[in-house]
Amino acid sequence: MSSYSEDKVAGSFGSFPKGFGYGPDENDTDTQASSSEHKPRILLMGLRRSGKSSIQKVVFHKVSPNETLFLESTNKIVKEDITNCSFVKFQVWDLPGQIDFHDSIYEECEAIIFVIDSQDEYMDALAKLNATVSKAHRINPGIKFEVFIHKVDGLSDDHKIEAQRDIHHRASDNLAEEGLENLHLSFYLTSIYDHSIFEAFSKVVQKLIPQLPVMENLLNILISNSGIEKAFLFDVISKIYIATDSSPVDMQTYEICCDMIDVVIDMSHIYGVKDDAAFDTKSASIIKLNNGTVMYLREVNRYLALVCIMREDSFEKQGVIDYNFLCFRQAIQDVFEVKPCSGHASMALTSSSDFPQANGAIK
Ligand SMILES: Nc1nc2c(ncn2[C@@H]2O[C@H](COP(=O)(O)OP(=O)(O)OP(=O)(O)O)[C@@H](O)[C@H]2O)c(=O)[nH]1
Repeated sequence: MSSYSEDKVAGSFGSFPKGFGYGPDENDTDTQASSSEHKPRILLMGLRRSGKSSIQKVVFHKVSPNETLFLESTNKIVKEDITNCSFVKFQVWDLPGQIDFHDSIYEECEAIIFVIDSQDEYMDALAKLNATVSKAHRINPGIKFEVFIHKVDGLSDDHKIEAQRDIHHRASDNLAEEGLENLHLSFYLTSIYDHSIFEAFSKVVQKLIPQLPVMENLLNILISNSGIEKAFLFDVISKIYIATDSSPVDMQTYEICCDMIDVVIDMSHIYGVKDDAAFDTKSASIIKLNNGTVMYLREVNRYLALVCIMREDSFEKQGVIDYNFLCFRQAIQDVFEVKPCSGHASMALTSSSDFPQANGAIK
């Protein structure tokens, strides 16, 4: 599996001038320099040792959390280009803590993730958050502010809630003093030691996808017509989910779906015919759990997978589900004008051609 390019600015973002780019882009190499200025950008900010580089490594490089223990302090901006392996194209810039940046850094930026170490004294971090938010908002009022209350693995459940309440309260008070009481900050409890960091990143990325309501709606239609309980549309490599149906997300369900993707990728790498790609459009996987639940994964394209959870008896109508899935996939491709994937990928755990023929329309 190839990794994300670091310190590199490349690619284009298709027909979405202020939004995200989608899908494989054949012209990446031609447009590297020219498009670099326009790539939607998320800034990772916060004090030193708050965990910014660790977040970037764990989410986008598959580094295991323990390996971040001895990461060296970042002393220059590390630009991560989420383009080559991902459906959603954007940049994440990891900014060294405690450095004041030139105003222009906020001009082209879509969102700021401000990381606060919840295991440390956070008054300095709150002061820095306040200064950053008021400055960035003044320069670019369109920026979204996302606060990661990070390293919560070290806190008890009560402490987590208390930390969130306290930080929220103080941050809002500080902004109100600056006359910015209407500015919205979103707060997330995160840790690299569980899936919370992936979930939080998913929500940040989703806010920046203009087509999110359409995707949510398509997922709602799919699940209600197929007897599915929950469905996620995953960016396979990062395990960020770029959309889900409108029923609430339960952390355990999300975790088990992430695990399924890991299993499928690992199996593809072991048994796949090519070693650089895990999927093709016929790839699918079915996992039956011992509690009467079935998990079903289907590839939407080289970068995206649909992962669904349903009761075993609903899966008896697999033909209907497969037919509905094909309609769903077509609709997603229409929404994003995704080019069909090149089809050179490796293994299909279960080929869609093995599925019973779906006869008739959606139930
Ligand atoms: N317990 C715990 N430790 C974490 C978590 N995230 C990061 N860390 C640890 O925090 C320390 C600092 O992490 P870095 O990623 O280097 O922090 P940074 O914000 O990039 O620091 P600078 O580069 O100095 O700005 C490392 O030892 C990480 O292992 C987390 O979720 N939980």
